[in-house]
Amino acid sequence: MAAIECDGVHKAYGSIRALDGLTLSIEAGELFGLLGPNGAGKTTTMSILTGQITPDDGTVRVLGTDPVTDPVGVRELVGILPERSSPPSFLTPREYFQFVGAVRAMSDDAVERATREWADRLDLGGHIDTLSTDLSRGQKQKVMIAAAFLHEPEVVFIDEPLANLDPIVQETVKAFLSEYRADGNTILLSTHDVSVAAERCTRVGIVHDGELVTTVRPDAIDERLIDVFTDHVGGERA
Ligand SMILES: Nc1ncnc2c1ncn2[C@@H]1O[C@H](COP(=O)(O)OP(=O)(O)OP(=O)(O)O)[C@@H](O)[C@H]1O
Repeated sequence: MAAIECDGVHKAYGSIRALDGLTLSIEAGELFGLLGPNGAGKTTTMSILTGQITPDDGTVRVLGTDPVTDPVGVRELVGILPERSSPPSFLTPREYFQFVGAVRAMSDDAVERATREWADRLDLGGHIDTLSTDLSRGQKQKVMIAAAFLHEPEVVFIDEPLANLDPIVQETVKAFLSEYRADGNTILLSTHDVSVAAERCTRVGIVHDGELVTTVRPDAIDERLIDVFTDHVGGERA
């Protein structure tokens, strides 16, 4: 069984066809990158897979669960890092992790342990009891990354995880993603960062006009990933 599956998924917003028969299958243990031009349908795909919006047609499954009929069940199984998200301004990172831990049915000990680990990993220790409203943009991003992985979900959906992070923390997060998937977990990464996709992803899917137009293994192509991308989506811009 694939960890993540989309089959013939359609989604329109009024007259805009955001997804036009998108089909995708991701095996357990993959770090799968979704690349595509602005408006290609990446966020719509992630939102459907995490049960936040429903497709007009087609089927989707995450670890065998249908996000359309069981959105709460899917959200319990996965971790999610939405694009440009922030922790609630009135909670400290520690309080936010306690909240996330409670929702994820983690024990108090497990939340405390994970809080320590993530504070160390992302150098958040000095800010763990600071109100989130007073955190920098990058510090908020660190909190959201930690929250997505806090309960060690088998499947994680992450949208531009490196945004606003300094170069050293970016390297830490990239190494963590590789280790996490090497442990058998599955990550779907939506990004515009072609170098990260080329460097870290086991496979990359290129989405264009609401369809998956190709899938490549970055370590098995002779040309640069940016050239593959341009060949598939850049024709009309050349
Ligand atoms: N809530 C909405 N209402 C109307 N149209 C929408 C809505 N959300 C997305 N769209 C449209 O659907 C299409 C796909 O959008 P989507 O956000 O999925 O693309 P994306 O690949 O994530 O783009 P980007 O890389 O710019 O973030 C776009 O044409 C967008 O304008």
